[in-house]
This record gives sequence, C-alpha cells and structure tokens, in this order.
Amino acid sequence: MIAILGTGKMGEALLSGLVRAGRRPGDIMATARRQDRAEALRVRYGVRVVSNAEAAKTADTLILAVKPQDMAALLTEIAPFVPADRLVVSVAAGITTEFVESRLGASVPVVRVMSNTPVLVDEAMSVISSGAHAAEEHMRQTEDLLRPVGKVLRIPESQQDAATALSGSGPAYFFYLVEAMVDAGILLGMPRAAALDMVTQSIVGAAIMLRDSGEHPVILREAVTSPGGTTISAIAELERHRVRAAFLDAIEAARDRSRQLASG
Ligand SMILES: NC(=O)C1=CN([C@@H]2O[C@H](COP(=O)(O)OP(=O)(O)OC[C@H]3O[C@@H](n4cnc5c(N)ncnc54)[C@H](O)[C@@H]3O)[C@@H](O)[C@H]2O)C=CC1
Ligand SMILES: O=C(O)[C@@H]1CCC=N1
Repeated sequence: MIAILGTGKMGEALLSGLVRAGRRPGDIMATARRQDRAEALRVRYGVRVVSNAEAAKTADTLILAVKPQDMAALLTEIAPFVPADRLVVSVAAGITTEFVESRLGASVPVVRVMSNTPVLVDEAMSVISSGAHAAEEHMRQTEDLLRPVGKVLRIPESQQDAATALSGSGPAYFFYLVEAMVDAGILLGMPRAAALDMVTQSIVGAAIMLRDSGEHPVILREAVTSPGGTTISAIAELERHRVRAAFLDAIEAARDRSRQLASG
C-alpha cells in the first residue's frame, strides 16, 4: 500500500502516474486538506482518501508531497504513527533527509526525490538520494515507483538543491521560453495559434533530437546556424542581451532558494 500525503500539483501528478503504471487504485491512499479536493481525487482515480494519521499507520510507503513550508507540521502530525520500517519518500524542494529523519525519529528509511511535472506524460526527470537509514532495497523501491513515469537518476544528496534548480524547475524555463517566442511571433504578425504550433513543434523536435541523436547541443545548434544567415543574427542578439549569463544567474538563484526552503 502506497500513500501520497499532500495531493496538490505534484502529488496528483505522481498519483496519476502510479495509476497509469498499473497500480490498483485500491492499493493507493491519498490525503488532502480540503474536503472538495478529497472528493475529486476519489472520483477521478478511485483511490481511498484518508487522514494523514491513517495513511502513516497503514501504508508501507509514504510519499510526502506537501510544500516545503508545510513539511514540519506534517511530520509532527504523523511522527507518532510512523513505524521504523516505513519507507518515507519526500519530494519537497529543499527538505533534507536529515530534516525528515530528525522529526520522525528512530531509524526510518528516508529517500529524497526531486521530480518534475512531466510525470504527467511519463517523461519525468526524477533524481533520488538516500538518507542515513535508507538501504539499497529502499532506493530500488523508489526507482520502481518512479521509473514508469520517466527517467530516474541517483545523485548524492549534496547535489539535490542544484538538481531542483535544473530539472525540478526546468520545465518552467522551457514554458517561459515558448511564451517569449510566441510573443515574438505575434510581434511579427503571426496568428497566436499558428505561432504556438510552430514553437511547440520546434521545441518537441529539438528535444527529441537532443535525446536520441547522441549529439552535443553545440553541434545541433551549429547545424542550424548558416554562415551569414538568419540564426546567427538571432544568436548575436541573445548574446548581446546576455541570455546565457541570465540563465547561469537564474539557476543559481533557484539553487539558493532551494537551500533556504527548509527554514521556511
Ligand atoms: N510543482 C512542481 O513542479 C514540483 C513540486 N515539487 C515539490 O512538490 C511539493 C508540492 O508542490 P506543489 O504540488 O507544486 O504544491 P501544491 O500547493 O499544489 O500542493 C501541496 C498540497 O499539499 C496539501 N497539504 C498541505 N499540508 C497538508 C497536510 N498537512 N495534509 C495534507 N495535505 C496537505 C495542500 O492542500 C496542497 O494541495 C513541494 O514540496 C514542491 O517542492 C517538486 C518537484 C516539482
Ligand atoms: O518552484 C518550486 O519550488 C518547485 C520545486 C521544483 C519545481 N517547483
């Protein structure tokens, strides 16, 4: 039995992924703060919606998917009910395994995960790190949970905040880029729907080439960039506006914010 505690955007994305992967809804529990939300999850997925205490007592694996700012309160609430052999998986940005362990006490195995919203289309990037009491079997169980919804990579916990900035938040940067490019299409007089189609297909095509060709992104970009052509005119403007430097600073800021989150 798996329980997802906190079923907002990420919790629900993981829940839907488990159901798509063939887990029986009867073997999944969810918790929600609001009654209407609980009812919606029941209807949509056929899972049991229970209290945090019941989930903590009953499930073999607890997936904690509340916001980092709500994690301390949730851990205090469930601590009296979590037996020492439960696998606890936290997907919250910035929350260390030590933060979870120190509040649950004893030797509870904790695995820290950073995934991303492409869980919804089985194309997530999930990175996982083990806490002090998590053994190989707990890492394997976590991989088995996440592999049906995308790629899974083990990383040292010291890299989790960087991974949060890079792949956890990553999809947002691409959506932001798409918005900006569609705006550019509008500026050039293109209908919005056509501009969105063109940009979306370009980003999908580029992503698949990147994933499947085995080529370095520089090689792929150079193949588009004809001497004296259009692409280099655009790249020159991006460089003039220091877009690369902006990405370095932006992702560093996200990493720093992830580091702060455990303290509220
Ligand atoms: N949205 C994203 O792309 C990603 C989010 N995350 C992490 O996932 C976690 C959740 O983020 P979102 O889903 O975006 O936020 P959200 O605000 O959509 O979801 C959090 C949910 O937890 C519920 N909640 C809070 N306290 C609760 C409690 N004591 N008992 C039961 N439910 C409770 C809230 O009502 C809400 O539905 C965060 O820790 C975030 O860092 C991780 C990777 C990506
Ligand atoms: O913005 C956030 O804090 C969460 C964590 C990674 C993606 N979304």
